[in-house]
Amino acid sequence: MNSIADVWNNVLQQLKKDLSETTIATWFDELEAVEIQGNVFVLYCPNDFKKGYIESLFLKNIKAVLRDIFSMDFDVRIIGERANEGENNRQNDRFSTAEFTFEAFVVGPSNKLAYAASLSVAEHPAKNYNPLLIYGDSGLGKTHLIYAIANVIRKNDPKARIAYVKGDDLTNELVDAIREGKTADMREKYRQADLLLVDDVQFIAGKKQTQEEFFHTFNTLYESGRQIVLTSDRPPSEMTQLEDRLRTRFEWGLLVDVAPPDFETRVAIVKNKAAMLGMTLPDKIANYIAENVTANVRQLEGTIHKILAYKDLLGNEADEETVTRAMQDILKRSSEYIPTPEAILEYICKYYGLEESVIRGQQRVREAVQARQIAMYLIRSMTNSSVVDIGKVFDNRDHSTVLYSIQQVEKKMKKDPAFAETVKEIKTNINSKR
Ligand SMILES: Nc1ncnc2c1ncn2[C@@H]1O[C@H](COP(=O)(O)OP(=O)(O)OP(=O)(O)O)[C@@H](O)[C@H]1O
Repeated sequence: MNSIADVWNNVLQQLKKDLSETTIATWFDELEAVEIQGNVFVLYCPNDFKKGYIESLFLKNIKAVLRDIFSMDFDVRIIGERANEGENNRQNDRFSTAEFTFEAFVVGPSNKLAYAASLSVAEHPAKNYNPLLIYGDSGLGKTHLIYAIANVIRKNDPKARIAYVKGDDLTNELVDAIREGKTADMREKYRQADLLLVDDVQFIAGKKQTQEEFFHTFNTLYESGRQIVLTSDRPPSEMTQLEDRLRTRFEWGLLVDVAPPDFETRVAIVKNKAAMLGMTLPDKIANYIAENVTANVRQLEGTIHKILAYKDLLGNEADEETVTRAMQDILKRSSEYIPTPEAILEYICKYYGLEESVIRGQQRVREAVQARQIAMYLIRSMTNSSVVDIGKVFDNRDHSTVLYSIQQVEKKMKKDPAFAETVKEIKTNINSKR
């Protein structure tokens, strides 16, 4: 036995004594041995989910096998990124995995327009829809679709320069670039891309310098016929702090939304995700999951992962009891994650010592106005409610009034740190109550 790869193969063979072949095939397939540093055995896993899972469940098995082989104790460290491997490489890996392709995307009425538009952009970049902006709530497949676009473009042209960035990282990157005097490098990176993907672009709204930079990047790419694809949690018309010149540009191409999938699509997603993990779920169970997990696809996926974990660890088949158990955590976590508008209102009433009818109603006294505006702002930012729905909660106010109120809070939070602290505190308290 000489190379690190041989050692690792040997470890995998020995692991078969304790773990099933399916477990090893499912969880260890992306692991690679990197090196041995002293008594630390270093592994690499590009998939964060699998990495976390192995760390919490299988490290002890790996250590035991290493002890058997070498007659000494090893620590095992799993890294998610190799030395000298930058963000670009990691993203390129993702662009080329089978996980985020058009083939792996289940199409239904809630996402068929977004799917068709993305496919069209992938096949004819910068020809039909430029920019393409996909918007919708979290976990509904926006990132999946932009990775799928990158995947096709990369396949069709392996030399295509693809730049992917998240809206919030763009600001951090710019701050770092300015500090290190490397803004020119940053500009070059984005302005030379053949395909620019910006995930969660709403985060650049309100960031003056990021918007300025992005405006010029956008123009450069657009004018030289390169494709831009953006995702966000809301349409540009609802990005209250976005500069108008960017808003109009975001609307130049095509805006498509993704909505939560209907029952049939959820069933298809459940079956599809299970099949990708080597499991076949009986119809009854797939239907049961789809009936109960309704908010987003990420939760459906989480449920399948849990069922698989139970199957591995406990040998339980996916019966209703196991599935209920797997769903419980996920549903609990999600209800912890998204408060209802009523819960937010209730807390704000307590905080300001006001009657709910006063906050919902039309009174113009200063404190009622402030509490009402904060309530609207928090409902928008903490729940999935649209401005139209929020208007309904507040005595059927028009959506433009809601937007105006949200803008007022955002402006005041910027100008007045004490006010920003108050809003933050209310938010934290609402979160911790759940
Ligand atoms: N229609 C679908 N078919 C198959 N998988 C899907 C579908 N929609 C979403 N998914 C899966 O659900 C998970 C979450 O999707 P994704 O990350 O694309 O959501 P998102 O809309 O970008 O959310 P966020 O705004 O939080 O980033 C991914 O693993 C993705 O593969």
